[in-house]
Amino acid sequence: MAMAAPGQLNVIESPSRGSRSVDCFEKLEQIGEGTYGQVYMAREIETGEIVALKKIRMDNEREGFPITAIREIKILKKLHHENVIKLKEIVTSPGPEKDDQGRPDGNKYKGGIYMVFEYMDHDLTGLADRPGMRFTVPQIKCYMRQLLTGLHYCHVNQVLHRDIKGSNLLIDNEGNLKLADFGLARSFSNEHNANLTNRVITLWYRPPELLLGTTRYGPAVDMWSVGCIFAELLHGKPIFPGKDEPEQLNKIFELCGAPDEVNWPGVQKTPWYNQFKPTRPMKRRLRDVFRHFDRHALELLEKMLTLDPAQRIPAKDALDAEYFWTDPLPCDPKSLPKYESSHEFQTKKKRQQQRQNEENAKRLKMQHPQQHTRLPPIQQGGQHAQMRQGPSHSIHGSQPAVAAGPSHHYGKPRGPSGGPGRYPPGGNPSGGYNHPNRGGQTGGAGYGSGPYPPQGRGAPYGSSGMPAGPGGPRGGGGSGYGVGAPNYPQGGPPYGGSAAGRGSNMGGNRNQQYGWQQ
Ligand SMILES: Nc1ncnc2c1ncn2[C@@H]1O[C@H](COP(=O)(O)OP(=O)(O)OP(=O)(O)O)[C@@H](O)[C@H]1O
Repeated sequence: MAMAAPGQLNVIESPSRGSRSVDCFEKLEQIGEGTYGQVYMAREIETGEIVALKKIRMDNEREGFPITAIREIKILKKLHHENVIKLKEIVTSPGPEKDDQGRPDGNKYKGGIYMVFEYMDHDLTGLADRPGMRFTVPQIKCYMRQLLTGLHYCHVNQVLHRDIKGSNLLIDNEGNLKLADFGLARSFSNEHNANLTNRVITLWYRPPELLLGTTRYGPAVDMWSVGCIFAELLHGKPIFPGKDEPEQLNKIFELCGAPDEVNWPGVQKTPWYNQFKPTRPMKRRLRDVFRHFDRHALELLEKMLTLDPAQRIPAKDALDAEYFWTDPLPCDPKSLPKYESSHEFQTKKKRQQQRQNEENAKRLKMQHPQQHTRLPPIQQGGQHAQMRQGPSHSIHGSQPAVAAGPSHHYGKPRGPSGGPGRYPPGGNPSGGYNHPNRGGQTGGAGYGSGPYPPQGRGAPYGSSGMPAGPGGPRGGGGSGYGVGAPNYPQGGPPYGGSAAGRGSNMGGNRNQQYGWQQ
């Protein structure tokens, strides 16, 4: 059996044939936990090269090799572009998998299969979550241009990504941005408009045509997601944090207006239009809500967040937009600052640990409140003295600074002097960011990944049971575009109902803090 040379892509028909062993790599640390497997930072023993190993989850042996992995491998095999992640090879582990302590890891599959990728230092969500992170305009333009260039390449090669979101945009310390996670991607043909599933794209980034049940679609679905990311970069937090499909549509209509046969010819023929059509008139408010954005940014955003997919701007035209050709110009990726590695998985883990620490401290405080206040001064050393000072100086005070506790995510603006807050001051006429030549961080555009949206995978309609009953959009009950960031004009009452999605445990705090629900 021929074995692929190191670094040579050995993904021919059967990905496990002729592959090297995973033992050629030393796992360094886990950097991702996706729906379909863990991702590790690893070092190739022979060359010392740092790579990312994505383990293909084989939990359900009977279903065979996962279709998402097959798709991802097949598609990445044909895509070669500087803004698309490079799949280097496939490696296998021959025997039963072991966990870090050498115990069987419960995976019934006899061996493991890993995809070896070039290593990227950050994903956009993890990077944005760094304390005090504020992107400058040239930086946002630089990332957006690379995102569009990579996506244009995919579309020209007749590949739809179908899961564009911050954690799938990888960034290295040279400032390069690459599209990753092609597990939901698929080929399409311009000639043959096949029926495709509409159960794709993570909810917050899912376009209205998919939410209305369309199964014939094209590259425009990815462009909607790009618009959501763009607005998020400028605005400082996700703009459509719906908790289920009906609420997602409602949030879209609140901002982009209700669809009708004038602004979206044919919308009434979409499969679920009657269930989800707005029950009251809704005007497009994008220009009003985001009036503080730079004029060219707003112009481009309008074209991306166009309801009718046929009128939505394609990646190629977006690259020609004035926004990218007027001052301040996109910066050279190499000129961007280098940051310590940050992946969504790690920042999430740190946040969880921080929360746990705070809860422990609170619990301890509640268990012994009297005791502490009554302690005579001489006894107030060590832990007890620290506990009296509350969580921030508690026994956990020696914790390393967290990447982003809840207060980092949706933290209030921390003053105009460019503190660690990521929200630009409300009245900033430059749209909340700085001209790069003016230096400093004060004008950095905000970005916050927010809690984690429901995935575009699995059973996406689990929470709502969509399509909803004939009574129209369900859930939420609120009507306002209630995502009030500190510098964000409130459009109505916040949504009622509970926080949902992957990060509901985190969202709760923030929602209470700022009076909106996911
Ligand atoms: N090449 C890479 N270099 C560095 N980090 C990576 C790389 N590939 C993936 N990651 C990290 O692992 C995370 C999960 O990877 P990926 O999205 O490919 O897995 P997935 O199982 O499809 O995840 P999800 O279900 O979230 O879409 C990414 O968000 C990123 O932080």
